Amino acid sequence: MRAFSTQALGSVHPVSSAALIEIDRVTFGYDSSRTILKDLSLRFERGKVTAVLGNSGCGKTTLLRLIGGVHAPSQGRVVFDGEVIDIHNREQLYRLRRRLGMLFQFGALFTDLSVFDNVAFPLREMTDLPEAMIRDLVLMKLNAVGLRGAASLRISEVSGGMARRIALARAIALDPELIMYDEPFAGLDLISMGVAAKLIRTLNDVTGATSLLISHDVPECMAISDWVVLMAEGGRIVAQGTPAEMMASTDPEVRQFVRGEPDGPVKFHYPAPQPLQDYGLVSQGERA
Ligand SMILES: Nc1ncnc2c1ncn2[C@@H]1O[C@H](COP(=O)(O)OP(=O)(O)OP(=O)(O)O)[C@@H](O)[C@H]1O
Repeated sequence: MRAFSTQALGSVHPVSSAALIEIDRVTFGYDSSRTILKDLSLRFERGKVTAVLGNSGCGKTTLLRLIGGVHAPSQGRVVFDGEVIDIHNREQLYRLRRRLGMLFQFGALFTDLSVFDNVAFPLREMTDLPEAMIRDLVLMKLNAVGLRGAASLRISEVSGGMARRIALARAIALDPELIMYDEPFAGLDLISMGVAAKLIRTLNDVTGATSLLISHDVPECMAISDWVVLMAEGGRIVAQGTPAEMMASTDPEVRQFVRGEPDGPVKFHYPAPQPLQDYGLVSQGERA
C-alpha cells in the first residue's frame, strides 16, 4: 500500500473501536486454482461512507459477499461489530443480515409487484408488524427517496433512476446499520447519478448508518465519501485516504485511476502483438 495512505498525509483515521467492519488478513478464492483476494486487511468506520474503487474483476463484489456471509475466507476473519462472521452459524448469520441492507447492481426488484409491495417485501418477510404499520413504514421509506407518490406504480412503469431509488428504499426498509451498494451508479444518466449519490450521503447521515459502496464512478464517489479505498487485482490495496488526499496524490497508479487517464502503470491494452502484425499488414519476414 502507498505510504501516503493514512499517516503520511496527516489524516486522522478513527481509532480501531470505531470500525463496524473489519477485514482482517483475508484470503479467498472461489476455487483453489485462483486466489481473488490475498491477505486483505481493511476497516470500515462506523457512520461513514466508504467507497471501494477498483478496476473490473479486482474483487470488489467478492468483498461484499464475504461481508454478507455468502462466502467464508479461506484465511483470515471478517468481523462485524466485534463478531467474527461464521457462515456455518445460521442463527448468527440471520441476526447479522437483519442489520444489513444491500443494494445490488441492477436493483433486482420484483417486476410483477408494485413499487409499494417491493418496499414492503422485507418488512413482511422479516417482521410480524401489522399491515397498517408496514404501510406507514413503506411510505416513509419511499418519501425518503422522493417516491411516495409512485407507490402504486408497477416496476415496469418506472425509469432506471427511479428503480434504483426504489431498490434503495427497499434496502433501508429494516433500518440497517450497514448499507452496502454494489455499483449504485451503473447505467444511470448524469442527473440520476447525481440524485443517487446525494441520496446515499443523505440516508447515511439521517439514519446514522454505515455505508459501503463499490463503484467505478470516481467523481460520484469522491463527492459523497468520507474515505476512499483504491483496490487492484488480487485485492491489493493501492492506496486509501480522504477524497481530497486521493485526488491530490502524485502516485502514478492513483492518478491514473482517479483522473481516468487511459495509460499509466495499468495499461489500457491487454498484452497483444503489434497491431500491423495482427491485422496481417506485415509480411512473414518482417514478423520474424
Ligand atoms: N461465483 C463465482 N465463481 C467463480 N469466480 C467468480 C465468481 N464471482 C466472481 N468470480 C471471479 O472473481 C473475480 C473477482 O470478481 P468480482 O465480481 O468480485 O470483481 P469486481 O471487482 O466486483 O468486478 P466488477 O467491477 O466488474 O463487478 C473475477 O475474476 C470473477 O470472474
